[in-house]
Amino acid sequence: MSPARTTDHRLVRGARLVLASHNAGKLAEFSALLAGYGITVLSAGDLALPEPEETADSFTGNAVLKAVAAATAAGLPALADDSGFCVAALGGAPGIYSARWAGPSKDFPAAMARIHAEVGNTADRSAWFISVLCLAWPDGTVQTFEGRIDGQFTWPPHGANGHGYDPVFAPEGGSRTFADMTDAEKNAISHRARAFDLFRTACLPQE
Ligand SMILES: O=P(O)(O)OP(=O)(O)OP(=O)(O)OC[C@H]1O[C@@H](n2cnc3c(O)ncnc32)[C@H](O)[C@@H]1O
Ligand SMILES: [Mg+2]
Repeated sequence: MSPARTTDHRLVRGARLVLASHNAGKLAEFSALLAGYGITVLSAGDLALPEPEETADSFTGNAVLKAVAAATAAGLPALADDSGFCVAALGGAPGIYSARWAGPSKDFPAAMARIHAEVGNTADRSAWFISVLCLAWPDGTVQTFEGRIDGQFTWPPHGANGHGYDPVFAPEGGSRTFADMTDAEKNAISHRARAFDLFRTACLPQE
């Protein structure tokens, strides 16, 4: 028997948790955020889980779909993240299509250039990242948590850290992009970290 959870669906020390993501950048961020809770983390790749098609029309819908697929396949609690980069001048695009704008070859330079081209000279450079986390349990229970960070779409891309759209996003209050920041700086303020704070409070072992 796995000591995976208590009756109120909180992970306990010693629990195993599947990270239901195939994105190396997200997995690195989650590893840092999950350190110190005594949780054994397995990735979807470690378990050779398939990557489900993201057919929902919202971040929450896709996060639930990914977490439920992994929890069902692995028989373990699973944490998924559905996230995206949203640009005001583009009506919130690419949004839930952020990964698809980069295509199967994950060509983020091309996706960032497409945003730049479509934004053109529009004065409003507001942009934000959203992350919705879903913890799904093998018994069908799901818990979701949303985080957001506001800032600006910046051009040209800048910085060598991070992943995805990080080089073209500067959080409010500065001109440095996420890709200019250390992992710890990004993890202190990011959309994913904000969603993770809510997840931490509801679902991680309390000291
Ligand atoms: O679905 P999984 O397997 O988790 O991996 P994915 O890369 O397909 O992830 P999503 O479906 O959630 O798509 C999110 C997209 O938004 C981008 N994105 C999300 N969070 C980001 C962040 O913190 N920094 C930069 N880009 C980010 C990311 O690169 C993806 O292209
Ligand atoms: Mg995806």
